Amino acid sequence: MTTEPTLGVILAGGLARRMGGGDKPMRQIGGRTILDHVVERFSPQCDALVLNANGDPGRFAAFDLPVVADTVADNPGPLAGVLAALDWAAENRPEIKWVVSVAGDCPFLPRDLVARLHEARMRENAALAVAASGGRTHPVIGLWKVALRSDLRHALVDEDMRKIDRWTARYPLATVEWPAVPVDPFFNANTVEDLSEAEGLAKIAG
Ligand SMILES: Nc1nc2c(ncn2[C@@H]2O[C@H](COP(=O)(O)OP(=O)(O)OP(=O)(O)O)[C@@H](O)[C@H]2O)c(=O)[nH]1
Repeated sequence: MTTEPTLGVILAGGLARRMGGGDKPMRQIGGRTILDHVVERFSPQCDALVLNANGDPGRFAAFDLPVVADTVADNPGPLAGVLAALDWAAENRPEIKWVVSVAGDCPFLPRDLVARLHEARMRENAALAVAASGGRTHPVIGLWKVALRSDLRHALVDEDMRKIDRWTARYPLATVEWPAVPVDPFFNANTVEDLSEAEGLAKIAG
């Protein structure tokens, strides 16, 4: 249940170098792709959902989601995926003023992610909100205001902004903490070893 219409974006535009390339979200955990896990947890929290990925969108056809590519070239990092989603919302769903981003390699996302991010940014009168667990923030998991899309484009294109934290530091930012036990909801699979660890975690994740 969201407080305001919200577009969800699953970021899958990275190069997965630590896993030897390919699409991390298409790797399997517990007999299903990580993307299946992400969609199952995230989709009910959003009013619309898109997948941010580059290259042939046909490889994700089974998910029946709009696939939105980066509009800034050369894989400049996750902010490019956030910008693509903010632009998609403005152009396709003008009634939606907020976007929540998640990483496509996080199979155990909280089921109250969107609600708690909104709650915190309203309580703190912030323009943005970011998720944290175990005392660490997860800059790619956040709530973004569609109205900031021109600022973000300017930062990415003209200032060569790469680090999410450097950009969010310009705005009032709420941080929302989730418990990291028994399973860190922001565990992400970067390596083949992480995939084996995730097999065990999947058995205890709520
Ligand atoms: N759209 C977009 N998303 C990106 C880009 N780089 C990383 N991401 C996404 O940001 C999130 C975190 O990415 P990382 O795990 O740090 O990077 P990665 O490229 O996926 O993996 P490594 O190459 O192993 O670092 C993931 O959801 C990625 O798909 C990019 O250039 N464009």
